[in-house]
Amino acid sequence: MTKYVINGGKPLYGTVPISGAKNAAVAIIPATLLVDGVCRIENIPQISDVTLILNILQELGADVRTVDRTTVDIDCTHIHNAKVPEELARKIRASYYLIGALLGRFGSAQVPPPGGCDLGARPIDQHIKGFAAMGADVDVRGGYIHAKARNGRLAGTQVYMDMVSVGATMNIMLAATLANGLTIIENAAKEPHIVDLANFLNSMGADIMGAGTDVIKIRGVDRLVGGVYSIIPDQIEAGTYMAAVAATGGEVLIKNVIPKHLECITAKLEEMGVEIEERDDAVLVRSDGRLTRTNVKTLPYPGFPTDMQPQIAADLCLAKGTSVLTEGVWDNRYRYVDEFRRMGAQIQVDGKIAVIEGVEGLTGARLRACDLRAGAAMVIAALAASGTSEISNIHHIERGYEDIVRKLSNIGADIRVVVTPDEEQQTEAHAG
Ligand SMILES: CC(=O)N[C@H]1[C@@H](OP(=O)(O)OP(=O)(O)OC[C@H]2O[C@@H](n3ccc(=O)[nH]c3=O)[C@H](O)[C@@H]2O)O[C@H](CO)[C@@H](O)[C@@H]1O
Ligand SMILES: C=C(OP(=O)(O)O)C(=O)O
Repeated sequence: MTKYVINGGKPLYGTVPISGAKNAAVAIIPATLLVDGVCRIENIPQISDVTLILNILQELGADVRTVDRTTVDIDCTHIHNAKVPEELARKIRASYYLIGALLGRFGSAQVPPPGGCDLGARPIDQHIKGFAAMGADVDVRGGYIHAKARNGRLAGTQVYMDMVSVGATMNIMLAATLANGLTIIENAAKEPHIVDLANFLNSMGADIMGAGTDVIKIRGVDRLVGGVYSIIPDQIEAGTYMAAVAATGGEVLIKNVIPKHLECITAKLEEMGVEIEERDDAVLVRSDGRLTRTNVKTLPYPGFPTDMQPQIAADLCLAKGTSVLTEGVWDNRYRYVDEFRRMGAQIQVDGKIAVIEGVEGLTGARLRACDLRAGAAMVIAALAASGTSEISNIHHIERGYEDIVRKLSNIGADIRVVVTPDEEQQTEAHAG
């Protein structure tokens, strides 16, 4: 078993560079299926979700070449296969983007239901509703979602989303890019990665307007052509380091960010007593580690992001006073709470609400990451705690954080990766 061992209680000082955004990269990579010619994608994060989605494209027949550590050339021109391999696709959420991209490219797609973090029910009915409105027959059989455009090519239409969905908004954008006529998505999601996907597609010849607002208009074009595109910085990775400095105290320059994308996080941390200075493409975060209570509710962008909920919870556990945390997006995003309690945190959960009574300090413990952001939150709690913590199941964390151990070590954290073969057997026996 591979785990992180963290000796906590050390303030963080220095500079952390932020990588490309996971949730933009995992949509833009499938979007290359729509393009004739080579797409050069820069600022690709080195995370396991990206490796997986690139592997899926290769299995489909794409030519994927690594240019340097953060740049890949992808050429999907010669793909003729619209059936996605089951084993890889089930490991990540973003495999759902292959439905929209393959439908757009070939008029048909066979994709297994997606995986991703276990946050309660994660239906994709709004994606399917959009594809059906555009003239596709969609059904699930034999472990696959089968989608087929009745007339060979999708037709533009108006799609009203019953709820704000990041995945459905981007998937319908993908499907509509090469469709016949105009598609209008109403009640669209507005996250930075939605704008990034639209910018990528437009830079390759698409005609998309309104991304970043709740009405997106996509006028179908006949073809996209290759080009060069650089992925935006990861808002959530940046927010995670901001939350870490808040908890441990210290002063860290978090660079290669778009400060505007961080405002929803900055505002909450400032309420808690953290000093944040915005620079052009960086934020300087300063904390004496003494935090004040606040209330947080997660909402679609520009609200406070659900993907930062566990990390801010780590901060609230150490804040003076009682805080109320409300999860406004997912049914079950508090599975980390039992692990926090092992460190001495005082948290009561009732449905989507967590009441957190701040404590003087947390103490190191053996912890198990249960999903990506919960794992990141455990790292923050362990960095701030007194004593030693061990975090297992770190594959969850590595889905979304490039080089987290090196980045934290460079700013003074005492964190290392430890591999223990004996425990691996025990864990496997336990899981089986
Ligand atoms: C790969 C990726 O980008 N993942 C992100 C994406 O997930 P994902 O795209 O899965 O999340 P959505 O924005 O679609 O989900 C938002 C809410 O809508 C509901 N819903 C969604 C679609 C649907 O067809 N039916 C339905 O009921 C969901 O159950 C949830 O309650 O956005 C989430 C919300 O910001 C983030 O937590 C995830 O990190
Ligand atoms: C929930 C997340 O990811 P995914 O949708 O890929 O599981 C996340 O990034 O926090």
